[in-house]
Amino acid sequence: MAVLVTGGAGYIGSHMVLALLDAGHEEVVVLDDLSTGFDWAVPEGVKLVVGDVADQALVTQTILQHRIDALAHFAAKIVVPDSVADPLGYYLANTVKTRSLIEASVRAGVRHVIFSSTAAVYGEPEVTPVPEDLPLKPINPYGRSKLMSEWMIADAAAAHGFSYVILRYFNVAGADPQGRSGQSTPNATHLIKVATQAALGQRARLDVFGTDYPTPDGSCLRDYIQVSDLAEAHRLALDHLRSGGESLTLNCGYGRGYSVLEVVEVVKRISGRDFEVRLCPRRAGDPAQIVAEAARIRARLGWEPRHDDLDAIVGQALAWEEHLEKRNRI
Ligand SMILES: NC(=O)c1ccc[n+]([C@@H]2O[C@H](COP(=O)([O-])OP(=O)(O)OC[C@H]3O[C@@H](n4cnc5c(N)ncnc54)[C@H](O)[C@@H]3O)[C@@H](O)[C@H]2O)c1
Ligand SMILES: O=c1ccn([C@@H]2O[C@H](COP(=O)(O)OP(=O)(O)O[C@H]3O[C@H](CO)[C@H](O)[C@H](O)[C@H]3O)[C@@H](O)[C@H]2O)c(=O)[nH]1
Repeated sequence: MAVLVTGGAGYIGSHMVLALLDAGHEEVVVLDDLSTGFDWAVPEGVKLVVGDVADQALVTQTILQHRIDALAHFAAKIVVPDSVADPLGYYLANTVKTRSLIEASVRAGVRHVIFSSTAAVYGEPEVTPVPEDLPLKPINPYGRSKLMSEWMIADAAAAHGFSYVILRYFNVAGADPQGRSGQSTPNATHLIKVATQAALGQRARLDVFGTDYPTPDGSCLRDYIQVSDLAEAHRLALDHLRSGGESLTLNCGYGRGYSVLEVVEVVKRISGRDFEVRLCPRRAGDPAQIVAEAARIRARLGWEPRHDDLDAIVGQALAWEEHLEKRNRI
């Protein structure tokens, strides 16, 4: 039995590969086109197949050659504003290519699918924290492209008899505590990444998008989940499916929100560096607050987060930025 991790050279996928290796899992194979991922993010000893998830001949050959029984599908385009500018590109990358991958996988005999979904499927939820069975009203093409994939996977599973776990990530942050991987995409837009870059002087300042939201300090609230905890949720999902567990859709978050201004304060305190913070108008498409109702994943997978600590998450993100800085100087 072996696992195929698409997007395993990227930020979250590379952490799942580490989680599988740390847990002593047998064979792990990565399929990645390296469009935003890095070959060096794939640990030594793990087979990296460079190619597109929509290349059905390559997918079929990889599954048969490595006796893949489970697919963890991370590969996607992930930038919300880009999805607004290029919706057809996002529906192709995230929905059409997922259809192709699932078709080839089912035909080649894959039994289990774990899918990277997003809190963006909820849109601007009227309740907080957000339970999984809330009506889904994504407000941008990125969220819609993922929701269509969720539906496709559920429909195909019912028709073709495979099982799946759909994981809806909230705001993923931090890095491997041992420093083996982290968020490496240049020009990333995620708050904690951008704020740590400002602290290290790589950016002139940090812009806070919106201070007039109906939240305690007027800035947006988000549920920041540490990336290794998230990877562990995938590993548990794999064990659940392989031991005959039923298909599930689960939020991945801690159930607690931090405001943008709170995050900025933590980054300044942990880094010991001050940096300019500019209070700006709202960014289009941002919900005021989105926090996970996080009980179901604990109950169904026995997931116990080990890194639910914003100070530690920011410390890991800073350490990873410093590592990248050194790497780029070489
Ligand atoms: N980062 C977040 O906060 C977040 C939140 C919610 C959901 N997600 C989801 O998690 C998944 C992983 O995101 P990430 O943050 O690690 O992004 P990432 O860009 O670091 O990783 C994506 C990986 O997929 C690869 N890839 C993209 N298109 C491909 C294709 N057609 N064929 C083969 N490989 C391809 C890229 O090269 C990259 O290595 C995505 O599905 C994303 O939608 C991320
Ligand atoms: O330079 C920045 C960057 C972000 N923000 C703010 O910080 C908050 C978090 O923004 P991120 O860009 O870090 O993350 P998002 O909440 O927009 O989106 C993330 O979480 C979503 C679910 O909540 C989806 O999963 C999506 O894929 C993922 O990128 C938002 O209020 C945003 O306006 C700033 O103020 N300044």
